[in-house]
Amino acid sequence: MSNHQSDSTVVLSPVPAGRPSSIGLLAAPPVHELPPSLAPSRLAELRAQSISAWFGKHQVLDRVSLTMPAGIVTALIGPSGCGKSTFLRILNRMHELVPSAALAGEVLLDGQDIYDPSRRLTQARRDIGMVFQKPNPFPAMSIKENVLAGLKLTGVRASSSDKDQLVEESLTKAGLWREVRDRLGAPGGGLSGGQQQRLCIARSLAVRPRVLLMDEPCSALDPTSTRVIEETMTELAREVTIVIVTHNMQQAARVSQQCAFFLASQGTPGVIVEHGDTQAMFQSPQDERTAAYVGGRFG
Ligand SMILES: Nc1ncnc2c1ncn2[C@@H]1O[C@H](COP(=O)(O)OP(=O)(O)OP(=O)(O)O)[C@@H](O)[C@H]1O
Repeated sequence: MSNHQSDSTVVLSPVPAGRPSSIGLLAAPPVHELPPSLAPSRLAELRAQSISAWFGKHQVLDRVSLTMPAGIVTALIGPSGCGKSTFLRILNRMHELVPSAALAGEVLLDGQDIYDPSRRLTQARRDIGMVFQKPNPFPAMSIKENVLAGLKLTGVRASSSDKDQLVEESLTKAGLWREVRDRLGAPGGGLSGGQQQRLCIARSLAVRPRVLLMDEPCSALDPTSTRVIEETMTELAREVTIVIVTHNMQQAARVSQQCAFFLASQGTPGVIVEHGDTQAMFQSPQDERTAAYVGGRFG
């Protein structure tokens, strides 16, 4: 494919102005029953095949392919502006929220294309959750309501005892339960920054995603909160496939088992220069540009 939009490019519909968020778009979701057993969700492999992306005429990714295996943490690293966040947002159909956004290629969740027109957008968003750089709980809602907010918005129905169990389960997995169990009715906005981020992780987990995308989740946090979130990630990777964008090389080395190095040199669209086992990439990178980046010589 060349550097312009090909016939196979999917031109995505712009989102109507004034809509607050992706979740806010889901006005009339189909109703799903919460499974009676609160068993962990099934692990899933996420595979991006030949992803190209544009904002208007500006191409920002060129035929990027990456398999993100089940049950491990994949870190996306690279200098500012090389398309890491765009790639991440394509993985759960958030790229299409930007007017003028376009993409080509496929994203397969256990072999099924999340962009297949017969698949519901709500299903992709339930299966593939997202945690952002800046914690974004609903500040006036209680801690409990924050955890359950995603259920309502994705149309999942649950009994009140199931909800109580789900709140405890999600907060425990997010490493926050012990700190908040005595004040579940207190507003989410009253928590510290690190606690708010873990509340957002709990909110994502409550809809039982199979993949969790994290876009620089610790960049607004202090070192102690960062360490707690990193420990949480390591625990979660046993049951949710995790993909994290990070600028922090030490963090990538600590939390991920696989790493992908993105680069957009001299105005060209972003590509993956090298990917593979994190330790191997940090200790003996194959490409000299990777060596220069992980060695702190640029970016
Ligand atoms: N909403 C948008 N509209 C237009 N261009 C955009 C938009 N979002 C990102 N871009 C452009 O796409 C390119 C890739 O941006 P992206 O945020 O994906 O890079 P990144 O590697 O995540 O950067 P950073 O590490 O600084 O967050 C940049 O040139 C950026 O200016």
